[in-house]
Amino acid sequence: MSEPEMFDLVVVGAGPAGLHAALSAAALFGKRAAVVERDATVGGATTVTGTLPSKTLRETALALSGYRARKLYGVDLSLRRRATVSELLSHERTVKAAEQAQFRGLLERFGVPLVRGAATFADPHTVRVARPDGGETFLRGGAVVLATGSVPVRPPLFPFDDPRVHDSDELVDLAEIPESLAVIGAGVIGAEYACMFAALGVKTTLIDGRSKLLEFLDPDVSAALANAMTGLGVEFVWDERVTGCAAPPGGDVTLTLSSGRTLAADHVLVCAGRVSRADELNLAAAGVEPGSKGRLKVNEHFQTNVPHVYAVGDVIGFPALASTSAEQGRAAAAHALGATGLAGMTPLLPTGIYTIPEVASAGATEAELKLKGVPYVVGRADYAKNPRGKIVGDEGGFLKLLFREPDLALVGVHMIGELATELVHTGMMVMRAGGGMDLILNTCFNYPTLGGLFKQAAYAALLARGAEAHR
Ligand SMILES: Cc1cc2nc3c(=O)[nH]c(=O)nc-3n(C[C@H](O)[C@H](O)[C@H](O)COP(=O)(O)OP(=O)(O)OC[C@H]3O[C@@H](n4cnc5c(N)ncnc54)[C@H](O)[C@@H]3O)c2cc1C
Ligand SMILES: NC(=O)c1ccc[n+]([C@@H]2O[C@H](COP(=O)([O-])OP(=O)(O)OC[C@H]3O[C@@H](n4cnc5c(N)ncnc54)[C@H](O)[C@@H]3O)[C@@H](O)[C@H]2O)c1
Repeated sequence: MSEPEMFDLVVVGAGPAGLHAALSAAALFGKRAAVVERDATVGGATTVTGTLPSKTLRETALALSGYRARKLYGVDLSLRRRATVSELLSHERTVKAAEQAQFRGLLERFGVPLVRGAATFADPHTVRVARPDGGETFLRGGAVVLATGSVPVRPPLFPFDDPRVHDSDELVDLAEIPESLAVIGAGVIGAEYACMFAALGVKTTLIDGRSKLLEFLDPDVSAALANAMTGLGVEFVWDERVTGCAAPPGGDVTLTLSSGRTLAADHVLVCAGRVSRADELNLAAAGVEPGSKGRLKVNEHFQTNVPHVYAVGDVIGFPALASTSAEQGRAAAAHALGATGLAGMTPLLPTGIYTIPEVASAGATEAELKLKGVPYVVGRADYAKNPRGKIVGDEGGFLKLLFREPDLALVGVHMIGELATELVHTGMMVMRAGGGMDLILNTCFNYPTLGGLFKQAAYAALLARGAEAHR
């Protein structure tokens, strides 16, 4: 082994978890950190294949399809032509490149070397990097953060070498916009992509072995989303698992479902979950024990069973989001480097799903409150009764606030509609501040805004329990 270079923190993986760990170490805590990245690009699933590409494609699809204008004027103002794949992908490529350049710039500015190659443990403090040129680099860290993320599950029944059969990572290299698409898996990724293709006018079928859309959502929100997606043209096939997939040259791709039914489509997109590849890290050399399904088990400080080896982001599993991965990276770096003031994680994590329309939530659901026996009152505000909602033409969106009885603290926010993933933060900050009904009612919101939905929902809750009782 050549003489290793010494760092306070060695980070493996340059996705949001790893980048935030390394940049926090260098920029916030003034320590020496290095990041190892296997790919030629930085940003991981968030920037390269997942979050940003899918959200940018969604925005482009909405623009190209004239979706918002169509709803606004009640007449079809869509461009009345099929979008080309280069139109669809060009904005995505620009956004992606700009985000990557920004991260590379930050690494440079804060003196964090980006070491290209696949990392494995050589010993508990040393990471061996197999460089693309065939050479090796050794990095020794006082602490090591594993942020190696996840990759799509590729069930063997799908012939992924056929150019018409995609996983969600490959979708960003799409060569044509298909006439019809079968999406397997109605999880978050499948639901988001199904909406996007349906908005582009692609005949879209969404198939899942389960019987309901995104069951973790508030049931009213889930039902409203299923309704809106059906209106957009998504055909749902529930309670059916795909058991076979044939992709003959020159013919349609044909799926066989568990009932025996067959279904043909031009292209197939498999969104059957994501899996960690931590088993490739030679964990035994560091004494790190893998958890179930290849994920790494950590404590509340993101330490594995080896205290100076941390793991963050998708590699530790739920909630496996870009947002939470970045927070975990910062918290782990802070703990590893003794900056305990920034080593905590907020207990309140928002959810934002970029279906069409968007859905978002933070805090407790009604089911959770019922299970815990917490009394609550619901306030609901509809976009259709909000002046800005009318202006933007969102007829189906709504916000539901859950206030705990009797103190009327806000304990849950659930919404569907235009900008829901942004608006949810208002409720989340009220909850973070320990506020509730009074804080919302005593706040002046711009008019006309969708933010005003919070006031409308608070009034609705107040009316629901009787104004007398509150005063
Ligand atoms: C289609 C899609 C849409 C999504 N949309 C959202 C969304 O809207 N909002 C949201 O919050 N989240 C979203 N996510 C989830 C989000 O992308 C992930 O939770 C997030 O990227 C995880 O970050 P990470 O840093 O843990 O891992 P990753 O982003 O997976 O990055 C891990 C990095 O580690 C590198 N690596 C792996 N092994 C090694 C090794 N041995 N040596 C060196 N480098 C290695 C990989 O090349 C990769 O660059 C989406 C995901 C997908 C797939
Ligand atoms: N906006 C967001 O926050 C966002 C967006 C996209 C992805 N993500 C993250 O990405 C991760 C992965 O998402 P995902 O949607 O791929 O996984 P998932 O596990 O949520 O959903 C996979 C679905 O595929 C179905 N399925 C699997 N095999 C099947 C088969 N043969 N036939 C029929 N149905 C089948 C399963 O029943 C399941 O519902 C999640 O952890 C999520 O947090 C988040």
